[in-house]
Amino acid sequence: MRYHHYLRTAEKIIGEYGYETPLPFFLRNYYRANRRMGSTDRRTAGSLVYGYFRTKALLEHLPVDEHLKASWFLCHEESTPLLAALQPEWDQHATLPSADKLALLEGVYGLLDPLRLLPFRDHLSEGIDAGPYSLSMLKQPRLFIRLRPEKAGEIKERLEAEGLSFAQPEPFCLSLDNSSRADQLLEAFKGYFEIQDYSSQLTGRCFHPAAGESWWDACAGSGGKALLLQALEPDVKLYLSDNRASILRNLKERLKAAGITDYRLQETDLISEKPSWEKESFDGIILDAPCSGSGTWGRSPEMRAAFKEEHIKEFRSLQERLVKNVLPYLKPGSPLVYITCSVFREENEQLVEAVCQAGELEVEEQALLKGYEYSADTMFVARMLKR
Ligand SMILES: C[S@@+](CC[C@H](N)C(=O)[O-])C[C@H]1O[C@@H](n2cnc3c(N)ncnc32)[C@H](O)[C@@H]1O
Repeated sequence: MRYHHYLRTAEKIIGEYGYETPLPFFLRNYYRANRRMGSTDRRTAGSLVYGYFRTKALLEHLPVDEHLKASWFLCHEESTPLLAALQPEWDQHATLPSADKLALLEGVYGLLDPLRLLPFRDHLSEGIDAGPYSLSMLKQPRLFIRLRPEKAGEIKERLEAEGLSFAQPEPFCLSLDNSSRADQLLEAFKGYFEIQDYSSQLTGRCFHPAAGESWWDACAGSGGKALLLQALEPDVKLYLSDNRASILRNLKERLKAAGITDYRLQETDLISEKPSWEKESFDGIILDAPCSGSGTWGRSPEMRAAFKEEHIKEFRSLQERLVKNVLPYLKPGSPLVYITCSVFREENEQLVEAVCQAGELEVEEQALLKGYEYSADTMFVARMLKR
């Protein structure tokens, strides 16, 4: 039967996945190599695989096919043909809240403590509410887009015309179902919107740039924070660096699409080299640091399955060195905006405490952006001023 076949395909994919590449790339290659899989086959197998990783810490003691069915039940909020065929008595309860579904599964499998869904709970940042946070791991966060005001009205009209429903948590932020292909639908508006998680957008509240200032985005990646900074204050001179050439190429394309031409950009590994704009001292530095990414594991649950506790220490050490190495380029009295997408205190409030104790920085504001409360990533941001 077709649905048993989906379970076997998902089991095969899980068996072959070795965590070396992100799951979306691995799945794409798997589908390419198995061209007979149609779009429904891909969608169903992919969703089973994601559900498996989402619930691995909770259900991995079960046989894989049981695990796959139970995770499908927990991770889908509506009745589905797959569950109706394979486990109709659960499918009738597809719309129940997660806690009730867990109670129902406990009747079959014994105690299932949702706190096991929490990643490395002894390390969680202060203020994370373990109950709701653990249950949020069962759901993929929503898709968020940031709009440029000039075309915000037209973009919303386009989405409405395509029948895509959206919420609007902020005047220029839209929240959509995570399966919507908004980027493809909005191709004609390239440069007038950015796919950017809501918590990531909220980090901008700590930037406070002023016209004429020079800012350095020291771990610019593909430019999410730099583009946000520029949207907040178009008259900021942007300096951008990252240690990965490939991501900088991507960044250049995004800057071009957004019509930003006046910037300086270079590939720099800030652990082993100095940027060549040595004489500059900046009015602001953004350090969106490499981190565990634990605040985004709702989107990439396979990362959580591959993560080891000792990695937290390694990231913390890297983050401290990066703060130390960018600090000489900051003007006294100016802000270092430190950002992570981590839920671990070692990378967040404890890092801030440690770098401030070193004497050159003082905290002006810091916040844990609890994305799990609004279906987004969880992030941390601190604005520290150089003494
Ligand atoms: C969290 S990501 C940045 C995301 C980006 N700011 C955005 O908003 O799209 C962290 C970045 O730090 C970069 N990175 C890691 N180690 C680095 C190093 N030693 N020197 C410079 N950049 C580094 C990574 O390549 C990665 O792009």
